[in-house]
Amino acid sequence: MAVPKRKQDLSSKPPKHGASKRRRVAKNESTSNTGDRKERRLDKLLWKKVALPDRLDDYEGFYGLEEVDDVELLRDPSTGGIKFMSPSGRNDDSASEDGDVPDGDFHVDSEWNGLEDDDKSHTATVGARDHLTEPRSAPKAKSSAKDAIKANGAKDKSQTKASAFAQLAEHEGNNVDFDVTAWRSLKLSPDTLASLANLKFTKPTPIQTQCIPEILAGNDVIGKASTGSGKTLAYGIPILERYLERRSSGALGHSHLALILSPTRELAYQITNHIKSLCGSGIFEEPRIATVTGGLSVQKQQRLLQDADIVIGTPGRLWEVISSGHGLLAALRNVQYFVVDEADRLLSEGNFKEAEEIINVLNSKHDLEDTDGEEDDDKPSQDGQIERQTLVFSATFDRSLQRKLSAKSHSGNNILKNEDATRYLLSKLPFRGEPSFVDVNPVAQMASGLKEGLVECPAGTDKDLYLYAAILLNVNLRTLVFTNSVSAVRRLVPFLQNLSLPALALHSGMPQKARLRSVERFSDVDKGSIMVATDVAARGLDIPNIQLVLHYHLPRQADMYVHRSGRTARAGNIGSSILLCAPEEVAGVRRLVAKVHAESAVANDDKAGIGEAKRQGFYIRTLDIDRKVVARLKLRATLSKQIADAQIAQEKGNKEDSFLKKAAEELGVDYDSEEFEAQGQKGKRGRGAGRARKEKEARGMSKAELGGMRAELKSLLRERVNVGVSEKYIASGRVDVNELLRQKESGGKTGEFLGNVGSLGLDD
Ligand SMILES: Nc1ncnc2c1ncn2[C@@H]1O[C@H](COP(=O)(O)OP(=O)(O)OP(=O)(O)O)[C@@H](O)[C@H]1O
Repeated sequence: MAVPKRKQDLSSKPPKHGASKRRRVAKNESTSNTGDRKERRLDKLLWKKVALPDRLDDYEGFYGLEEVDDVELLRDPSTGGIKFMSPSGRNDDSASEDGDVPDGDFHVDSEWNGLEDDDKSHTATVGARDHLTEPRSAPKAKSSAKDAIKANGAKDKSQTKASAFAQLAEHEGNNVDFDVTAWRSLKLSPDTLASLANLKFTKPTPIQTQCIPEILAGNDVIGKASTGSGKTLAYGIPILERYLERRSSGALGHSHLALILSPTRELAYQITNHIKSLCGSGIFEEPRIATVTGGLSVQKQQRLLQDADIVIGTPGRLWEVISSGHGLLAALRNVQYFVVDEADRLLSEGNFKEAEEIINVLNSKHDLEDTDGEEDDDKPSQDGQIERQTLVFSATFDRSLQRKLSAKSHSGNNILKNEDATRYLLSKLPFRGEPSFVDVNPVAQMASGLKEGLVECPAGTDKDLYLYAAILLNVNLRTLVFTNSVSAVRRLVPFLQNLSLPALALHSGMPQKARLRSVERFSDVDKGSIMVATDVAARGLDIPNIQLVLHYHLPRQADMYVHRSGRTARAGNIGSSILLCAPEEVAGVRRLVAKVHAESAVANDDKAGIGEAKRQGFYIRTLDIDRKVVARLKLRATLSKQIADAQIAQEKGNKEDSFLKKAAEELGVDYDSEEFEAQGQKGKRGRGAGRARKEKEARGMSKAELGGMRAELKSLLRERVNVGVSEKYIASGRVDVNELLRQKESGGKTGEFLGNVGSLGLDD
């Protein structure tokens, strides 16, 4: 690596990032730091002018500077300064010896502090690429590089330092923490490699290996890979590459670089964070990202959007914001990458209307004149074709579409000629031609570390009780419970909380801030370990270490089973997905799960006639929960349910009352809640009337009654529940750790204690 000494001419065109770009590395790579080295003054090293390249647009940032090879940097622990060590007889000026630094007091921190580290004895070899010892940990490296950028301000200088760090990070082939050599074949820039090193992502996932080159080559891509397999960075990394390219050619700010559509707000924020963490290594200026979702101020989002490099949003709010004027529509037309994440959901459900409006804007013709008369790579090409890439990702695609797509990828047919296969995605999305279809795991949509099972809740028993039992039997696991309705979430959260379980809610009826707070708290290891959610949490959410997914309600569609279950067993981890169902639902559930497992296999194998066989292949097991144990939990569950119902009914009653009181006041009439209720009940029969009666009873429960029930529940939760022949106990809603320890001390087996999936038979 070369150490730049003086800038001589940086006035010409700035360095251009690209695949052809050569990196300035050590000329002498074989010299180790074991040979005789002497400390030299910086100005006594053997500096050489960097030769002028043949083509000016191909120079790489060091041209016009001076460089020096094979110099080791040594941090002086006493002064904190850096010493320059070069081999004896090399890198010396002719009169070098008398130029040796007399007292090791030569500080260069102000010139280059990219190696700053708490470890003052840290050394790095400059010029010997195989001997680089890099900043020891990502965070330290990150802050020092960031500080360097901040301190120096100037873009070119920060680039030089950034490149220095990036190369250091890249060369960490010898350092297990930072080994990013597995990424090399993707030909990413040093800055991106440094960012990946910073994230400690040692190698690309299969979807990344296959999609990144396709996208970098300029193709439109449809990418399919199982849940949790790294699809976000499969498009995030090429976007970063393009951003770095634009940045170094000074083309930032002309138009948005990327527009990413997400079906849910949470996913939009997650994509934002994911891309931010990729770009947040601190070695380059981060792209500006505008996250445009409902629940936040439209005006603020308009402002953010105006100068964003990357726009990430849910279609509804995004359309509201961009269609409100301010030239935002026009700016979006020039977007370089249009990404549709969770495409099948986004394009098939209620989102589609606004998504379609946005797509129409992208498809629409517009004035192609370059007003400033300058050539700009990022503007539409001369022939009127907008050079925008469309990238579409999901873990699931509509089966027949998928079948056609994968058939195409084998046969090489022109997919655009196949009307059936293109009937939806391809007709709607602004692909420029034939997109590349990348399906990295055609035989399995489910993550390989996922175990599946079902729990049969016997007829006539309360499902809430079984949910409670299933959670207790898995109590130390971070658990995501899926329901099909907002009201079920509202009911189950207090039900579990009353049982001393740390339950959180997530549903679309919650204010945006509360939704984000819930996800944040659930993600936090020390806080809530149970989240009860609607399918708003089913797609894309990447919460670390979810170990168990419980389907309280059966998913409505097969693909939803895939996505819900995909919240666990992510990024190569293991996890379990358990469906709670009534006896009459078991057969349907088996079919649904078998269908999911067969789906892609069928797509692949139908030609060979073995698809049907595979369709029959997967048989989801029934997991036994000891009914005696469930029976012992019944009283607690019943009490908790009654308390929860009373809480909800009273809250609802209060809200209704205050709303009606206000309405009555405005109308100038008297409000009598009893009379109003009686009117409302007139004509109601059957279940509706029964529910209303129960609600009324719950609402009418006095404080004393409620208090009594709470006290009773509290004392029940203190009691241990014997769970069978072995000495296992459930205490206050949690595993009784003291009992566990007592067993251990007295030589009892600990592994058989309640609280893991094995107890439901999934470990067989
Ligand atoms: N190359 C990599 N090495 C290690 N971990 C990675 C790598 N790429 C991504 N990850 C991590 O894997 C996890 C899952 O990634 P991501 O959320 O992109 O999955 P996905 O395929 O989009 O899942 P879903 O289909 O559920 O949306 C994330 O925590 C991410 O940080």
